[in-house]
Amino acid sequence: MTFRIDVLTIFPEYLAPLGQSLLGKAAAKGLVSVGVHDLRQWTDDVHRTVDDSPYGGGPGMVMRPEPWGRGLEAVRPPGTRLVVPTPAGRPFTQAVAAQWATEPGLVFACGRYEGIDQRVADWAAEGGPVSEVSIGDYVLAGGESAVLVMVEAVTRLLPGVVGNAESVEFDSHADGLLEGPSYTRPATWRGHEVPPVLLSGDHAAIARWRRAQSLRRTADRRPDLLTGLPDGALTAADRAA
Ligand SMILES: Nc1cc(-c2ccc3cc[nH]c3c2)n[nH]1
Repeated sequence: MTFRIDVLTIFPEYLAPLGQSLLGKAAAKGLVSVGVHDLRQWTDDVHRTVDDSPYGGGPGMVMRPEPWGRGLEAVRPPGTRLVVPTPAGRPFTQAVAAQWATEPGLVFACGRYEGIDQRVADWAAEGGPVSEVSIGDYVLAGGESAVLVMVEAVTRLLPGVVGNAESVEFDSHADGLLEGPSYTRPATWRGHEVPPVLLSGDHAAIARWRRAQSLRRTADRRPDLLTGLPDGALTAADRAA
């Protein structure tokens, strides 16, 4: 089943990387198909205007609803989730990416200026799910970078896209924790040793060590993830570690 992605933007060239590397191979395999659409094709004036002054005053410009309405009517398959990147959105997380990867596809609306007239998202919700999401607590100049991030996070979860399915299964955040450190040859490098347990061949000890490293790193770098874990996620051995 081909996962369909459509992106509406006033900077279509910004989304060119969507055809490269991981996504490129997936597209070549027919697992993903991507359409990038210039919003200005749905403007109705000779200047192809997409923005206007904000009602109520305030700095900057707001994206007009009409081009978005026409563009979404032309591009969005009925019932397909519309994703609107915004600093004011709900957090985009690995769990959200995993959920979206089970759907038939996504449509992304890339804002610029101070954002898109709110009525676009409100109207779009009449035709399917709408997710206003943030990729982090920092402010970008537009939604395009966020779309590149989210498309990569979602498409790598599609069956067949990442060669080694296990590497997806053991991602950071897959079990709610950060993944621990990784090592490869040489065993000693510039005076730094690989932890001996990893060379021991004792797979039970290696699994225990890796779990302990993951918990330690999570407690050190992202204690917030520990408070959000479901009951029973941490074993007695975890707590003793
Ligand atoms: N997480 C995050 C999203 C954004 C974002 C998304 C869309 C627009 C449109 C104009 N500025 C924008 C910023 N910044 N940070």
